[in-house]
Amino acid sequence: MVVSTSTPLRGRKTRAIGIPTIDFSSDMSKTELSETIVRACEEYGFFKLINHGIPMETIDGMENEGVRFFGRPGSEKHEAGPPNPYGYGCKNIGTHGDQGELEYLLLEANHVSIAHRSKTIANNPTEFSDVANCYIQSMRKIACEILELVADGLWLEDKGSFSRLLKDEDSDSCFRINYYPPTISNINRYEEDMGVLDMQASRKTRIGFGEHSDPQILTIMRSNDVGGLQICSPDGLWIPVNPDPSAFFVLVGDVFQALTNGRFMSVRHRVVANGSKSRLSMMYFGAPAYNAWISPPPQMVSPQNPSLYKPFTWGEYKKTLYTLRLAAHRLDFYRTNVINDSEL
Ligand SMILES: C=C1C[C@]23C[C@@]1(O)CC[C@H]2[C@@]12CC[C@H](O)[C@@](C)(C(=O)O1)[C@H]2[C@@H]3C(=O)O
Ligand SMILES: O=C(O)CCC(=O)C(=O)O
Ligand SMILES: [Fe+2]
Repeated sequence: MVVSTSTPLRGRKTRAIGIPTIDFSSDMSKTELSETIVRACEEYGFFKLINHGIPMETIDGMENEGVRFFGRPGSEKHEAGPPNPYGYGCKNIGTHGDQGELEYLLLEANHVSIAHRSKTIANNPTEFSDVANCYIQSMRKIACEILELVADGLWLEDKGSFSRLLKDEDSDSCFRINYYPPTISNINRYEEDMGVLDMQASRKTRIGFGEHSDPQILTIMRSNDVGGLQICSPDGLWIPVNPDPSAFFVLVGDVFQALTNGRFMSVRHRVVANGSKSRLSMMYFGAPAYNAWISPPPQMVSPQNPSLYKPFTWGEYKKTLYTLRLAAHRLDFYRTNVINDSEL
């Protein structure tokens, strides 16, 4: 079942719209469900997933490990850094000067790397590894289910066309925990309580995580009950996403856009850090293996829909993305010279 939830309008250049919601426990037929997911990916590159079936214990366990890590003294957290790009980072995103109001842990989503990294992350590395591996495995399962439903909804002959890329044992998927400290001070909070705080002014300058699209196939995001995430609508307006700790949010990434020959759009998004409480978000980025070729299945290309992008490997794309700033439109570098009717 799809329900539309209205999100309140905040500030100028944002607007309230219904964010597509997919319910895994609905009594819709598989065909209806897959077509609804395809529509959400085409129209927004984004949807909310409810009743996903992942036990709250798995989610809370991971969140608690995150809270424990970010609560450690700075000197201990820095032992897990600097990010290369994996590891602990603070404010610096990438290596080209992008900055955000956050701290983060970026990890490779595989057992060997997690076991190694956990030694600098937690006092009990085995516990951290077990919890993180369980969470990551659950995210991969959900991501593969979504990718198989999408293949179904696109009427592809090979239902594993997309999910196979994540099931590959060399998949380059990664996992990120972002921690945004509160940005409203006690003085602000007093002013807020008294109704004299200029919220617009205090909110304006705080970029938690700057505008970008995720480069991978898809992202499964979950946060605590503190908001801040905004997605960019097809007409360029920023839409605040209400937080929902019981749900996941699914974001189409650049590689999914290329794999669907532009039928899906990777969603531009950002985090505005404007809370009096800290936001903790956890992202699973589902990626192919380094040597996997990214090109659409034959059914997605025709004389009416010629290839929009040159084939590339994920490794090649990843190299390019680390030479660019956060906000770059990376996929444009791989465009063929085809001009669509819509661009004429
Ligand atoms: C500035 C950068 C950070 C980033 C790599 C990049 O050069 C451009 C893309 C960024 C991004 C955004 C989504 C994910 O959070 C991320 C891990 C990714 O794969 O691409 C980050 C990269 C990062 O923080 O290392
Ligand atoms: O922290 C969030 O809620 C989203 C962050 C994000 O977009 C990212 O890490 O790629
Ligand atoms: Fe992102």
